[in-house]
Amino acid sequence: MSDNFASPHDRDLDERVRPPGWINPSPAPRYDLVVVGAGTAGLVCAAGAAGLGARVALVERHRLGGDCLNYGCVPSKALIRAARAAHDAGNGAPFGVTGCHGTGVDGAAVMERMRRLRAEIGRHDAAVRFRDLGVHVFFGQGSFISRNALEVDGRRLNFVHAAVCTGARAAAPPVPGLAEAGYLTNETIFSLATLPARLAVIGGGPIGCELAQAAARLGSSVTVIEAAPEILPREDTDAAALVRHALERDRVSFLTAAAVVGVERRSGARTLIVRQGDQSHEVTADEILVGAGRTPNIEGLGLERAGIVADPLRGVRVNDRLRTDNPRVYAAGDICSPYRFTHAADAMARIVVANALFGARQRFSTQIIPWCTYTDPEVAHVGLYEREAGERGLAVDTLTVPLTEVDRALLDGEDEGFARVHLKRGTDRIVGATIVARHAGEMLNELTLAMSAGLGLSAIGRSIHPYPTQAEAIKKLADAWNRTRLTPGVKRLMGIMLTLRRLWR
Ligand SMILES: Cc1cc2nc3c(=O)[nH]c(=O)nc-3n(C[C@H](O)[C@H](O)[C@H](O)COP(=O)(O)OP(=O)(O)OC[C@H]3O[C@@H](n4cnc5c(N)ncnc54)[C@H](O)[C@@H]3O)c2cc1C
Ligand SMILES: NC(=O)c1ccc[n+]([C@@H]2O[C@H](COP(=O)([O-])OP(=O)(O)OC[C@H]3O[C@@H](n4cnc5c(N)ncnc54)[C@H](O)[C@@H]3O)[C@@H](O)[C@H]2O)c1
Repeated sequence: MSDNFASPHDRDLDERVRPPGWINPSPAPRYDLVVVGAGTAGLVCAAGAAGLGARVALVERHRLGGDCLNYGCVPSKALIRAARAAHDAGNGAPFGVTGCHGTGVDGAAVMERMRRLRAEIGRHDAAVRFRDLGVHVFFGQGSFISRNALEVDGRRLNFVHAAVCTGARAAAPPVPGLAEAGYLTNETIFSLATLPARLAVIGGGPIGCELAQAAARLGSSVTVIEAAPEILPREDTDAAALVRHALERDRVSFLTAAAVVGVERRSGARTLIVRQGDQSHEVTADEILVGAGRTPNIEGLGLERAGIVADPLRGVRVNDRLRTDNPRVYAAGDICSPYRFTHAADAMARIVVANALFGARQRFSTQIIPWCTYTDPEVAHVGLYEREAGERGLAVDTLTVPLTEVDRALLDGEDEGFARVHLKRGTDRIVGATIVARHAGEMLNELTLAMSAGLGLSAIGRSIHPYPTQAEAIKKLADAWNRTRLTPGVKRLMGIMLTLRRLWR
């Protein structure tokens, strides 16, 4: 069974992030900052501004915490962790662990654990916590009524500055029959009592891949349909190939370079008609998950009344200082960013607070934004891909260390993957890096720090890494770079010096 149902943990979550019976406060005559949308971007704007003494109003139409807490990072990573436990429990044989066959998954317990942890983590985003920080929290749909006022719940909020942080939602692919047949998105899949026995996933991006692997490991039979020739089409192609291989081993089926041309409801199930080249396939599933990109939430915001320009694909238009076409209004997060990540929303919100309230002139383009897709193995990336460097006419040297050369990865049985770095040609300046490893997201930070601090790869080479760790892969990249400097000429010169020293002593 995979029906939606109400869990006691969801009631706990609501007590925190959408308290029943919440009474919106009487508005102040004028706010320094009115924030519309209380996902990561909005919460960070509100907490940051209030912490610095500003009078702040925060407007949310649904649940504080937005996608990340309620329908994104938090519930998905809880499922991914449960899926890893299931996978590891059943795969002890290579380690000499017996009795791993026949381990089972209690799907309802997996979902309950996710909801319990989500409710617990929800305390950071609680309405009461924000009220105690001095923020006026309003529940309701926010809509601009002029260039310096917003309306919520019939109340007018006048502002010196405002921040639009209304995020994005799952884009609905224009597939005939899909809406009628019904489908899940990230806003509904985490409300299921258990995962479905058969799941079709439209879209092989981060959402599709993370959830497809988790569902497969937790017992669902999963098919991913991806329009591009390969899954994770934005990633390094070797990285995407490794992820595909890993997911196939977990029994995820793929139809790539494929288009869903129709969906039909047949005897309780859903049948997707998929065209792949000149072939036609039918995929039958109990549920369809759509993870085919995002649509910015601009509707009903009254943007035109505030002089804010937006478009349905890219969202609100901002300059590099995150200011909209209305100089009083800024924007942060998925509503205006090509980097749709929680940490990017957080970084943008900090810029908005500094620029809007304190006249700073911080630029978003100076930020170095890493990201990680939490499949197993994970794919973590920062900076440019090799193809992007090529497009910009930037010549690079690329170094790769396979994890088979890293002792700890071998000992852990996690040697499928690599660490790869792109250096400005002839230098040790890092312009981009990709890591594929079970904990690639944790390993990447050293390279991100080096890039943002302007440290070259040789600085990483000079820092001592504990043995045995998988992060030694990065130190080995530095060693590989050092070896490239040992040209035959340099080697000969060193040989002569050593010979002379031997003779002299
Ligand atoms: C399944 C999934 C997994 C993800 N995993 C990760 C991950 O592991 N790591 C990562 O970095 N990122 C991840 N992301 C992306 C991350 O969730 C988003 O980038 C992040 O939530 C963006 O924050 P935001 O504040 O811009 O928008 P949102 O979180 O979308 O918040 C916007 C808020 O505005 C509210 N709102 C909209 N319009 C109005 C209005 N008119 N009035 C009042 N309120 C309004 C909405 O209700 C919502 O609460 C994931 C996303 C998904 C879907
Ligand atoms: N670990 C993370 O940080 C994480 C995890 C999940 C989501 N996210 C964020 O959420 C955003 C949205 O994720 P997403 O996976 O929905 O979007 P995405 O745009 O990254 O990937 C969507 C995929 O769906 C494919 N697609 C689009 N239309 C299709 C169709 N009709 N049929 C088949 N395939 C189709 C695209 O080719 C693409 O590969 C991401 O851009 C990312 O920023 C981040």
